[in-house]
Amino acid sequence: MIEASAKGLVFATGVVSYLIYKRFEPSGVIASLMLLVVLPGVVLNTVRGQFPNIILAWTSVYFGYWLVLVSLTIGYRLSPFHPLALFPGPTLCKASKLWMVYKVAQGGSHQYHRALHKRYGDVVRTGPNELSFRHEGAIAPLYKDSKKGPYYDTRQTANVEQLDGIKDLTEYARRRKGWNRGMSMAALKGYEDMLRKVIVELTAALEKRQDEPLNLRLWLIYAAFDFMGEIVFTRNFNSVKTASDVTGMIHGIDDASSQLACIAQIPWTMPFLSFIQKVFGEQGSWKLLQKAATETVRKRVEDGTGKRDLFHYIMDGDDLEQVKPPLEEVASEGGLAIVAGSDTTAVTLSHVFYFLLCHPPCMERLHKEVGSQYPGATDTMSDFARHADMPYLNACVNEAMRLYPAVLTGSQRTINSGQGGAMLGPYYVPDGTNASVNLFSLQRDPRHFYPLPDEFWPDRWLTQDTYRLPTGDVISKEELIHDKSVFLPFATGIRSCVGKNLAILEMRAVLCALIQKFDFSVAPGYDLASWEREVRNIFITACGPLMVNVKSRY
Ligand code: HEM
Repeated sequence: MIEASAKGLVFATGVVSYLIYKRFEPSGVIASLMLLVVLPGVVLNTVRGQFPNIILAWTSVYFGYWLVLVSLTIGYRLSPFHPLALFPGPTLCKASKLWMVYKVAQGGSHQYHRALHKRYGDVVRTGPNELSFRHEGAIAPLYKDSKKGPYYDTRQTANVEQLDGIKDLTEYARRRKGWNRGMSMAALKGYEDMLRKVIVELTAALEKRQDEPLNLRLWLIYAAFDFMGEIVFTRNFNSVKTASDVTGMIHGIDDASSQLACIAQIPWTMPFLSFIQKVFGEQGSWKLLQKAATETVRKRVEDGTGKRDLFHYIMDGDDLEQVKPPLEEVASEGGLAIVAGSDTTAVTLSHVFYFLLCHPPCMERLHKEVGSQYPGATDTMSDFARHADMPYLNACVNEAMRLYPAVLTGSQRTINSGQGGAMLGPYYVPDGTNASVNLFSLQRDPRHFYPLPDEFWPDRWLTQDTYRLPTGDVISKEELIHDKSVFLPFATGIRSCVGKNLAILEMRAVLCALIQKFDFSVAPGYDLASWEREVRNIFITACGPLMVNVKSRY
């Protein structure tokens, strides 16, 4: 018979441990080992004599201790005493982030978030300490100067924080300088020839494959990836030329992002995973990605700083700063540029093509606009600035990004501590709460985009007195709701996308060149509707194939 004193000791230690977790939130490997393993071990040693055998002693003490800890944690999260108790949401979300890990692993977390907003309203408790907003009032207070949330704790390359993971704003400002220079108008002008080179390679490659169905999604990734190789490191990855993932990085990014998206839901596991990696060595796609990025950086450094690529600006090749950034830092930023700049543009372009294939009249109208700007086979890249003056082209890109922003569920921020909380629109949100504005829900909200909020209808972006709907009905501009203030595919505030202008330059140019050159049709046997079904939110967006046939127009 186990004595009451043993049960009491296990219970009391579990309570103490819970209070320590609640007050100090320790997440390091040592602290966690002490609290989760050593402390119950000490209890076990004390009460061991009260158990008939060691196995029963072990299981009773450890299981009992952990049960107390977990029950108190979940009990508090679900209780009316929790600071977020008044916010609605599913019990599983309130109890633990593990539910969201499951949803993210399934891929459709953007759909899940949207369904939650439809059910619970403009604010939903999506985690024990996390809120999701579908309210325009949350945008300015949240993104103006709040810190990045724990979601970004995963943003490290070889122990150096990447730009997008830095929480300290002074350090962030120092690191962003080089990026800003590398994305200035003058720098972008310098990248135009590199973009032209890749687009010429892409059109040539597609032209050669006119007799076979091809996965346009893949070709767009190859091109975006090659382009980033050119502008970041002055290196052609040759993915388009070889029609393959030569470096293995494209596959690595997808794999690593799938894993990171889950881990980022429970970033406190990071120290354990890093510890395991240190002990057993890095595995799989992580290792591959890291190795390929390091190798690329090494080659770029060997080549010197004469080339005015993004690497040049980030490593302060113009000697504008008193102290040059350390190489590991520059290498980490180079890796980030490749990841952040390739998949985002490629997936957005894929969405544009998907929607154009779904709406042949839109494809034809875009083709007409390109033809009117560049008759016949006139070079669409003779002046990149002209793309900005093509309303329908830009409407198509914007409309695709409205329906499928590349970062589907928006960026997480933490309400700065010590300021007594914040008002996010009409909602008071306590200090330390993690929150994000859910773009996939907000940008499809009929209160902000109407009519056809869920449909691809580029006309809404055009300035007109009347609008003809696809049904043939006509509405006046007064009937149109078009609230650009909630259109945030590149985020907003000080931490918004540094590559926005480059991305827009690239997407317009690729689209213009391909639409001018080719007729696109859905490949026989390919189920176009599968495209949207296979969109997965892994922070960046993962997609299935987009199978098309191309036919040269001239
Ligand atoms: C359609 C294309 C793109 C979209 C929709 C997009 C979207 C975004 C968004 C929403 C963020 C904020 C993420 C957050 O707060 O977590 C972001 C950040 C970032 N993007 Fe982009 N992006 C695109 C293309 C690019 C390109 C071409 C680059 C060039 C390298 C780039 C580089 C970055 C970087 C470095 C950050 C981190 C900025 C920071 O934390 O200061 N992006 N992007």
